[in-house]
Amino acid sequence: MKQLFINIKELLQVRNETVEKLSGAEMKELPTLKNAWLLIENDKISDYGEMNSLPEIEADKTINAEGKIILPSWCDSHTHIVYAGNRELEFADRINGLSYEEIANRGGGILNSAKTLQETPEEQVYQQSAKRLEEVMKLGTGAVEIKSGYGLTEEGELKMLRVIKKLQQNYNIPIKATFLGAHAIPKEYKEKPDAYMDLVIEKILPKVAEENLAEYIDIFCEKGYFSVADTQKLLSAAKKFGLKPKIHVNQFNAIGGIQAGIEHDALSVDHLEIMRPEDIESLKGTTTMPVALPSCSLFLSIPYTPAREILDSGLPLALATDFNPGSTPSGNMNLVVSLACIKMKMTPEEAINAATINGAYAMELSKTHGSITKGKKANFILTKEIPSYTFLPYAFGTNSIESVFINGKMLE
Ligand SMILES: N=CN[C@@H](CCC(=O)O)C(=O)O
Ligand SMILES: [Zn+2]
Repeated sequence: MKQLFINIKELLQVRNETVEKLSGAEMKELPTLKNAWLLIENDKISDYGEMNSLPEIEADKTINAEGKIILPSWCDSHTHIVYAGNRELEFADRINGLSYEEIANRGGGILNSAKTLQETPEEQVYQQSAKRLEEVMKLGTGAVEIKSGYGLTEEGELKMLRVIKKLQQNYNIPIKATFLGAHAIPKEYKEKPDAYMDLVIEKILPKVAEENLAEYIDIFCEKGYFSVADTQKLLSAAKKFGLKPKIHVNQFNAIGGIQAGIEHDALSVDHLEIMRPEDIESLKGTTTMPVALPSCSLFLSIPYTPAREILDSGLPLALATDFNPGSTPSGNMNLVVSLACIKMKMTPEEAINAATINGAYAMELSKTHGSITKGKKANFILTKEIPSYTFLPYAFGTNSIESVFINGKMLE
């Protein structure tokens, strides 16, 4: 099946050669073709060019994209899409003056979601999560990472990971699974947190690996959650099972999580709202992708990741949603890109690069996703008629997407 898009106002993120990731000043450039055509063959990008050099092509379908922009679909490398229920009552508590920390200390927060998850049958968790996945796909997400971390028991964590596996089987976008058993210390382990780490490392992790339920390992390295020593121990244990780290660090406090991640060749270090000069320094010359989650900052009213400092020191940066019931009940990558521009002073070019090719890197997908490149998967967004690509982050809250294509097929 050959589909030809013609008269495309602008085709974004066109890379003739596959790039793994973009860093520093490279992120300022977003290669585009104006007045372009794009040929899709079955599920892949087959060719593209400018309209004045359109060869004769016998297509099964020709789509006139006049006035519209095409860009690769968003690569959302950090989500907690699999969960049960919601936490809107805590949202109201925060409006009435309680902090995220105070809510967590009262047994709310992650432990609240863990209780709900444990009480909800697997099929219902699947149905609720599938609905959220479909919602974000319609918003332009074409590859996603999903974490466990609301189980906090062997049964609960395996339930979550099995739900992720079922999503992988039933949806045709790449879904990367991450084991986040070390997300919070369950109430029963409050006085003996080391025993919970032992459970995660000695009991749950080997099962996760044995059943091949996750590719990545995560931990919430934060005061009141898990220490740097816990992080070191878990990442070393996970390495033996071939699980690569993608970790939660520097959300509220900088305690050395970045350095622990780097020591273990983390694929990504995520959150980074609180960054010391030495944290930026440590990331230089590594293969670890820093990941910012601006909708979490918006929702919790916490600082935004200092993107300018990160980029101006030559580092790469990816953007993701952090979709979860507590700190970010939104999986909208369009909003993330807008917030990156508005609140983090990233240029539209930097933000689009961060949400496509660098997001793909943070899921080890840069060879197949994240850019308009021959041979890559035909996962892309066709916008409505808009004046320019800068309009996308500028018109925050407006849905500028006309349709989304996954593996060459338009989402219904
Ligand atoms: N910070 C840790 N985990 C999630 C929030 C979890 C929750 O509040 O349910 C995050 O990335 O923001
Ligand atoms: Zn998270």
